[in-house]
Amino acid sequence: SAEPRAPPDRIAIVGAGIGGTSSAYYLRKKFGKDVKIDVFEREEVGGRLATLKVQGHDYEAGGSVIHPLNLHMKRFVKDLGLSSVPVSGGLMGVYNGKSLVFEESSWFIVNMIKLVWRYGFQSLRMHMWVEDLLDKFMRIYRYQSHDYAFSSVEKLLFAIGGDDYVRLLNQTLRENLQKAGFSETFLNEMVAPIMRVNFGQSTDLNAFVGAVSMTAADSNLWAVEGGNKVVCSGLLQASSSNLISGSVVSIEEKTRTKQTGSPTKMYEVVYKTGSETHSGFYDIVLVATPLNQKMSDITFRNFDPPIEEFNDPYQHLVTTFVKGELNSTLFSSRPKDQFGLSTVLVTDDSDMFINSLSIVASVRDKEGPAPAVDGMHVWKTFSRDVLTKEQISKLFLSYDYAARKQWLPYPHYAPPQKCPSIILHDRLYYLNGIEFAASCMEMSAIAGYNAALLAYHRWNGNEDMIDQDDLYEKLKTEL
Ligand SMILES: Cc1cc2nc3c(=O)[nH]c(=O)nc-3n(C[C@H](O)[C@H](O)[C@H](O)COP(=O)(O)OP(=O)(O)OC[C@H]3O[C@@H](n4cnc5c(N)ncnc54)[C@H](O)[C@@H]3O)c2cc1C
Ligand SMILES: CC(C)=CCC/C(C)=C/CC/C(C)=C/CSC[C@H](N)C(=O)O
Repeated sequence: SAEPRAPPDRIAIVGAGIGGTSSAYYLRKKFGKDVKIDVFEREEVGGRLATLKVQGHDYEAGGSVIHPLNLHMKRFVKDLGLSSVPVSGGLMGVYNGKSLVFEESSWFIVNMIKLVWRYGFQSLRMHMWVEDLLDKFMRIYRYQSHDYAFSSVEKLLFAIGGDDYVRLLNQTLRENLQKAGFSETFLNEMVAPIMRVNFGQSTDLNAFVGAVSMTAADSNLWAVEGGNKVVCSGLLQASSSNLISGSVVSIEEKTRTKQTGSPTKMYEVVYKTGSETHSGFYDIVLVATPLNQKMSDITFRNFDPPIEEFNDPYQHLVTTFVKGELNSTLFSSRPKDQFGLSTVLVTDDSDMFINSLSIVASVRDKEGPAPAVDGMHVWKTFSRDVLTKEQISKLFLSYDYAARKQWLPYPHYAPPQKCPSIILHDRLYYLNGIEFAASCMEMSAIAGYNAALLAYHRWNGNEDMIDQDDLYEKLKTEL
């Protein structure tokens, strides 16, 4: 690689979610201590990682579970001196609108027999399908630790798993699994309910996000003690970034004369704090929020060629917490003291007004959910619409408390779909296009790292570190 040129003076990042804060962390590592990094946030640090108070205890209301092989999230927790807590969904059942078509058992062997009895060896084959994709997925960590960057999400996925991996983006999960010989019963009763709880959609989403969603059903999931959002504040602090509480309204490229006397192209970032409007000039800008009118509303002024518009829809989702006693007779005729499930998933044809229901632990409960008091647990439901009082009363025999948060949590997946560009302009980068492959904390962290590496290599003219062919073969022999 060429000798690095002098680092940029100022970098702006729009959004202090996990994408923005992880890019701040890696930008600091790459560009060194002298660059000034401003992170703009119009709401709370953490973005879609947020907690909600239920009777004095905090619960994850947005991004909640992390996979044991999500190595960036693991590394952040370690580097920042944070602790993790195990997350277990307890025993799970699948409701089809009439009865529970599947109920997990706490005995491993009983579970296996139940699965084989109903679905043959499809569950095992599904496990192998996911393992194979996850195995390849792990290559991204090696590429990034060797500093390689990618200029598009498709190129990143191609480097991980070749054409087969890119094809996952253009195919629905259902098409992919049907071709692989999975039965309709298994798709409807096992796969679709998992897609519904994780991504609010059925098996019509792309096969890549489908695989990510299946891994979220693995065991040994975890979360960050105190709330996943503390990773974001930790990364901001560790990167010595300057947090600006304001809403970015526009970005425009302008020529400025720097102290060195030379005219330089910079980006003017205009932002609002309360009723006041301010602006600042930056060498590099990273946009770490979905560029969707409803979500960020940033105008790109006078760009030639114009910055493309992204109008792909995000879904609606409501997270509702209820401290109450479940009306288990809605799902099963068993006496309520024998209803042992802590998670209820639903099939597409169940006609249920919720996507899922599960007992949750607070962000400080290391031992899992607190034992029931008077039969009451804290339950979390996901639903497309706000639950009415009647609907809550249908789900619960009695309840003490209910609280909710509304989200535009992730894209509506409609394959085949092109992922939005990462390079919007010379030194203007966009992280959230990766959500159209799959939206989760780790993917945003991967996008944050990639954007930092891309910005660094493009700044220094290190073309040989971007979009390299045969990376897997090249790095096979390197330690
Ligand atoms: C209910 C729910 C459940 C989820 N469950 C999981 C899960 O279990 N596991 C998992 O891995 N993922 C989960 N996810 C997804 C995960 O939370 C997201 O993919 C991830 O947090 C996105 O991070 P981000 O930084 O890319 O975006 P965000 O977190 O959305 O960050 C963008 C930030 O930019 C700010 N912003 C927007 N516009 C402007 C502007 N104009 N000026 C200044 N600031 C601006 C926003 O306020 C926001 O804070 C879930 C999401 C939701 C909502
Ligand atoms: C990127 C890889 C390989 C794995 C990530 C797996 C993962 C943890 C995905 C999360 C997907 C997601 C958006 C889940 C939302 S709901 C989560 C949970 N079931 C809950 O009830 O809160």
